[in-house]
Amino acid sequence: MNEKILEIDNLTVSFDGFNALNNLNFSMERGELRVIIGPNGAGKTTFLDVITGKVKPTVGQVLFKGKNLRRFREHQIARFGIGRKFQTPRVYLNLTPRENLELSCNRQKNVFSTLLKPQPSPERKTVSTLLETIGLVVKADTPAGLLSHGEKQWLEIGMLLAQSPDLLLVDEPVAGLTDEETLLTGELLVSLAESHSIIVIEHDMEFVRQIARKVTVLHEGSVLCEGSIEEVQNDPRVVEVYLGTEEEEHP
Ligand SMILES: Nc1ncnc2c1ncn2[C@@H]1O[C@H](COP(=O)(O)OP(=O)(O)OP(=O)(O)O)[C@@H](O)[C@H]1O
Repeated sequence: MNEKILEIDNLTVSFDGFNALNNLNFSMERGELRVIIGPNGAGKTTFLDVITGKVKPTVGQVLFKGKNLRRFREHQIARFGIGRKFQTPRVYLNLTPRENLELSCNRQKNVFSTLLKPQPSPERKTVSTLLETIGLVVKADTPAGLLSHGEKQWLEIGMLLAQSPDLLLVDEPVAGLTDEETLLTGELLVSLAESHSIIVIEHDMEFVRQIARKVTVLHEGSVLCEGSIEEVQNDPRVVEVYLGTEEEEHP
């Protein structure tokens, strides 16, 4: 069944009369891994902000699993099943990956009681499964402050997964990562896409080539084009507004 997880109709977001998003239409099926690219200022961050409810549409609507998100606040939208991974990892550096994940698995409980009381076994199993998924079993009991930047990124992805989101929004996951960490992050996202719908915003074209099935190009707040990475890269409009700019910057 090809049910749409996200449908965005005629969306405009205005800041003091400037349209950061401009009559944008977008949809994605449940189970898709979609990569969004676009030059600086194209509206990518605003696009994520409006899906999570941080910013409200000026015109148009965002439907998540058929539900119009307009009247809901950010925390309510998160509870509907939308998890957002920001560019900079937001993990507790003085806690270990195991403790960070335990906290995420027990969001509704008090932080201190979570740390002091032993967890029941189903939660332990969830934490150990998450540690395996994100490749941090060996570092499970190392303070997160001692992890590499990539390992912190994976930990935050694990913390999002603890909330069992249907849709994961991931903003520039490989900025500042080593080549090996970038490759492993791609493998992690591709494997997560087997059981989640994922939107990744990314500038690193090699990484986009590694993970992308379908790419959406944003430009001046609207969708410029969509297609496979090959289709998009060969589209003269994209070469002009995006790849052309990149080539000029990195001859
Ligand atoms: N709160 C705001 N007030 C005014 N203008 C804003 C606001 N947020 C974003 N903009 C403008 O909207 C446009 C789109 O910004 P946005 O951050 O969404 O682009 P982006 O594609 O994420 O860019 P980058 O790749 O540089 O992060 C930009 O011109 C930006 O200056």
